[in-house]
Amino acid sequence: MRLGAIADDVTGACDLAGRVAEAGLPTTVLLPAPPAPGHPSPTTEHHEDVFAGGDDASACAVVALKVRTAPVGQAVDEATAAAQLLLDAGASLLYQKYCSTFDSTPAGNIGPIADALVALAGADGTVGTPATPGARRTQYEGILFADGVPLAESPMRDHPLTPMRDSSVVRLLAAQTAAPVSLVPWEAVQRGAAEVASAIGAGHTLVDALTEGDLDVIAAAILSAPRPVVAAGGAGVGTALARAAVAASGQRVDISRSQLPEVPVTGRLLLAGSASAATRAQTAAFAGERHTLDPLALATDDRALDRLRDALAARADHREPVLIGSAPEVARAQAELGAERAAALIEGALAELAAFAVHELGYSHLLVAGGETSGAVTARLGVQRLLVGQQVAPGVPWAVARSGEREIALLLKSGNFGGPGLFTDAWEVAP
Ligand SMILES: Nc1ncnc2c1ncn2[C@@H]1O[C@H](COP(=O)(O)OP(=O)(O)OP(=O)(O)O)[C@@H](O)[C@H]1O
Ligand SMILES: O=C(O)[C@@H](O)C(=O)CO
Repeated sequence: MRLGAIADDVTGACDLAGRVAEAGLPTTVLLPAPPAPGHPSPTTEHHEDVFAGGDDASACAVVALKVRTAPVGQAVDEATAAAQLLLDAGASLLYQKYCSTFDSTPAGNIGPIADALVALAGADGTVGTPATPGARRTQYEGILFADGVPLAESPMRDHPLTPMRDSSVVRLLAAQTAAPVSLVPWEAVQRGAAEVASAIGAGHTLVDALTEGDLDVIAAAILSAPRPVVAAGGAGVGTALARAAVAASGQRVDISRSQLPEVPVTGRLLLAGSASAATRAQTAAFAGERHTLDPLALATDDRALDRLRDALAARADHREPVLIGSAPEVARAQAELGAERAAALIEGALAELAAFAVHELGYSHLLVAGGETSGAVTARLGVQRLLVGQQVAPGVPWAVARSGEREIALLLKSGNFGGPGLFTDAWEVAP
């Protein structure tokens, strides 16, 4: 199987790639250049060798986009270009990777991207689920649970960009597409892959899942579906598809032996633009030097960013991790600046600080929290490909990347992933 995944943000891409690689399938993450003025589609020509592992081997390639909250037209264009790249490279199954908390707005972009991929692949519809039990996301009767509580009662209720106020993924998706949306309930999953495959209709099928075993049933149903489908979901279904591919080929690549190139430590920087509960806990538990990025200060004080650059440059030991995090108070900045401008100011400043640290101060290791934030940072650093290594926590792998002439280690962490000690412990297993 050649699994060609399109992820709507870069931490989602790393989440999927880290788990799929750990399941034993060779995996690459590609980051197309962001759209340039007059050229709305991402440039992808520079990506040769899209699938790792040789021409006949089973493999996975994940294209990391930054389209979760982009205008619908742009999101569809970029996802279509990415899917075309994957199909041209020989993908046998397309995978739409969205967030395990179904992050989106009523306009999209999960539904519009799903419709576009189905049309491009000549498929009947999408089949999948956001459920990712390894991240404590489950789906029952079409209701998505995060850490055991319905989505709309979880901290995702107050996400700065995609507040999730409904827990029914069936309703959420139906609001974003004209195609039919149907549910395969958990009881049908218990009866096995043939039952699930026979329940797949035209349009988008969401399947309940509580366990990895349920995901294996869904993967088997996708692979035996009577008509071509696009697979879709959080990282859970993708990982189950990887397990199925490895079992079928008998070829398991051991990620612990596929060493990443070693990156000598010359500086360690944590950039946290995520306001998610896990990132807040990690920030609270971090005992080292820290600085706060206040969007209101960035909007009104030209020197605010320079002061942070100066503080970084003045550090006595760059190898001691330093944290620059967005202010915890979201509502005030959004009321005064608007959500989009506040986010753009923070993302822009963190991206500038990443470039300053890497290219002016020679920093080697960056840990970035948050998908939007990571997308802004990798775009500013001109990162085009990630070599994915071992996971620090489920869905959180270290990676090695090239930025200009520099080889750097990057850990791009989904906002809600990792335990409280991650900002301190992650360095111990860094490449
Ligand atoms: N204090 C704040 N005020 C306004 N916006 C903020 C504030 N802190 C963070 N943000 C914005 O909120 C957004 C958080 O999204 P991001 O994707 O980076 O994190 P996340 O949603 O927690 O992570 P993930 O998408 O990986 O789950 C960013 O655009 C960031 O700039
Ligand atoms: O699925 C998830 O929760 C993550 O991979 C993600 O998409 C974070 O942005």
